[in-house]
Amino acid sequence: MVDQPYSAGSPLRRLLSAFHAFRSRQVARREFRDFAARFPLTRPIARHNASRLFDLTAGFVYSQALSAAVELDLFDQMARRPQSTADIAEIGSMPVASAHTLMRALASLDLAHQQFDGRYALGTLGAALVDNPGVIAMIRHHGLLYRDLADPLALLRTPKSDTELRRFWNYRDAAGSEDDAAARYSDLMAASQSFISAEIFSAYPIQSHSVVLDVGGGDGSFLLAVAGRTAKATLVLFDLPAVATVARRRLAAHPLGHRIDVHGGSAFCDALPVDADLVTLNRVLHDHDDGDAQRLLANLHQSMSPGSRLLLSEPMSETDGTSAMADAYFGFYLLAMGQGRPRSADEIQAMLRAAGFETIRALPARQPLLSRSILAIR
Ligand SMILES: C[S@@+](CC[C@H](N)C(=O)[O-])C[C@H]1O[C@@H](n2cnc3c(N)ncnc32)[C@H](O)[C@@H]1O
Repeated sequence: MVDQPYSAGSPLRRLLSAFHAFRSRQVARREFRDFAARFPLTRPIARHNASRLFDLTAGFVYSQALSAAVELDLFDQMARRPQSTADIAEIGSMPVASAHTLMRALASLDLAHQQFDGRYALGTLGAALVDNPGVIAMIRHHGLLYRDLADPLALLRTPKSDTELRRFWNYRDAAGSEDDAAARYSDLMAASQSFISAEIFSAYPIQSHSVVLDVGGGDGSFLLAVAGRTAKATLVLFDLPAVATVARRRLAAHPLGHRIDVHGGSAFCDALPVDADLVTLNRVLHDHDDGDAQRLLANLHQSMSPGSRLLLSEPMSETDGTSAMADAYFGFYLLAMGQGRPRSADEIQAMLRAAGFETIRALPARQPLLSRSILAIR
């Protein structure tokens, strides 16, 4: 968690740092930026960087335009048939001029596309939101997060404050009861689980195991996906009592639900309910502060049999090409939630080693933006 001292690192890393520092000093000079914007060889880079900087500056506005469209169900509406500005004004109970502003914004962001007849159809990104409940649930959920982030310095200075996100996640305090928080929470997790499980299946042959225990398994969405891939394996879910109650109710209504046995308890201290040859831990570790996360891994190690495997999957920090997702997005999300932090694959491997696991390896990821996996053998 502590940054490397400046003197650490290989000569190559030091050289790269020196180059970055030199480049930043140049870009920090207004005369250099003016020159780079004029000079033909640097002009494309200058424009690209100016556009990236503007996107960062305006990102909240883009997100809010998207949020308005999701609230009005516009992507489904446009999927049914192209909509005129007057249609949108009626759908949204807003003046035609506002509908025009909204649709121009969506078109500029490739969420909508204005046709030859002036009506709006789906844009490429808008089309990707149709029949995509995971992303839609996230967009809706971000209303809470953005209210918590309205004053980012206050959040950074008082990390464990009483945020909306912290209240949303208060299912932890609802031990034993099936309350709204646990159900709302599991809706959100279930909606985003489909793209996570596809990623995990591409990284590891889960169907080769005979007893799979999903620790922190939420409402069972992941194990249902496993059930769809293997008819033989015994599947067991373990989660906090309030969440286990929600899982039991939801699984009872699913055709494959009878395949999954549900147990309530805490993975920090309780013995695991079954001797599994594969324990999965999806998107659980990053929710916990270091002390609790280490305690959880140590408890898993203690409860697992020699030779059994732990497959840990979550978005990981310091991953090439996706660090904005893990470090910026999850970093601030978990800050607002009041606990946990994204960790790098190296940090997680070190924690697994400290918990007693000896053979540990990171698995190649197809889409590391969503999740990466680490396999540890007990
Ligand atoms: C972010 S959710 C992930 C749920 C699911 N694995 C998924 O990927 O959709 C974290 C899960 O860990 C569970 N959890 C948190 N602390 C726990 C504990 N001490 N023991 C068991 N489960 C816990 C939560 O109830 C929740 O279901």
